[in-house]
Amino acid sequence: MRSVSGLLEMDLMNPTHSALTGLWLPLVTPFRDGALDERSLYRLVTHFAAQPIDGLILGATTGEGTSLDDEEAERLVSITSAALEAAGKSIPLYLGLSGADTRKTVKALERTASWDVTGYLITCPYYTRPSQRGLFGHFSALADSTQRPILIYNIPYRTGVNLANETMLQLAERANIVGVKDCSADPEQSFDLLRRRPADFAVLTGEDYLFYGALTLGADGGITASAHVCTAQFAAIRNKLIAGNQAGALADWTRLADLPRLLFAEPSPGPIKYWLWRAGLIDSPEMRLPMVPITAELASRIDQAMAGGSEGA
Ligand SMILES: O=C(O)C1=N[C@H](C(=O)O)C[C@H](O)C1
Repeated sequence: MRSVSGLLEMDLMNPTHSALTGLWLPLVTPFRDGALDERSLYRLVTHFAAQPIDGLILGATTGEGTSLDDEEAERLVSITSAALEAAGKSIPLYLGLSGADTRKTVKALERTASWDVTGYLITCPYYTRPSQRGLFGHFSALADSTQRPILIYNIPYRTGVNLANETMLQLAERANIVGVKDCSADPEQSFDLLRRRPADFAVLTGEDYLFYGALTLGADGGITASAHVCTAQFAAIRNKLIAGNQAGALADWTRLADLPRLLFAEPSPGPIKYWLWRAGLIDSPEMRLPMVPITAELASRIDQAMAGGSEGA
């Protein structure tokens, strides 16, 4: 059982929340014939447990969290947790939550309090477009409602609202707001945050095509859907940078940089699910409406890349 007080554990181990570094995978959720595909899920987690990942996130954007009902999300967590344990892989497991309303998001935290997760990745409220004061109030209320660590998920192009660095830094003062998945897609905003953040506040980039650039500017790692493919190569780039081998890291990134464009050429996670399906890791590339299968044209580009052709993989 993952401790409900993952935060406490982290504090005891290391006051700089060192668990929030490295390559984190926002896992796809396999579906088959309209249902959660538990067999594929177990196989997938077992596969990635053998890869150099430092954390796993369920039910985020890539995991189609908004398409899952509560029972499915709970099964998703328990199967993943069991597969990780069976594989002997001890890494943090975060659950993605999103909502437009603070009260309902607090209820989601209460409902999931006994689930076997380490912490939460929580988006800014979408659709309602609150002010910075409202965003501060939202995340403060969430932080008050759980002892678990919260990673803020700032993704303005999906939620319609940008959490400004001033607000982020105020929220960073809360003990269990431990970092951000930065999808601001604004290198200037990201760099400003990286320069001003406290040492115990993690910044993980969520922009796959900025992975290398964010690391060179000081990001602690990435939450990177593209790392479903070429996982070891993504991890190696960070390891090389840490070891001071910048030329090696850049050479690796030069080879890999086209992959995120291919995997995001149509709405995610369609292309990634297609790749995983063709690789035999999941039994179906199925998604739930409003997500639809990728086009035949993109499928053929992915087939080519998998065969060792163009586009970086
Ligand atoms: O699922 C996620 O979390 C991710 N979301 C980003 C997105 O919204 O597209 C991309 C990132 O790779 C992972």
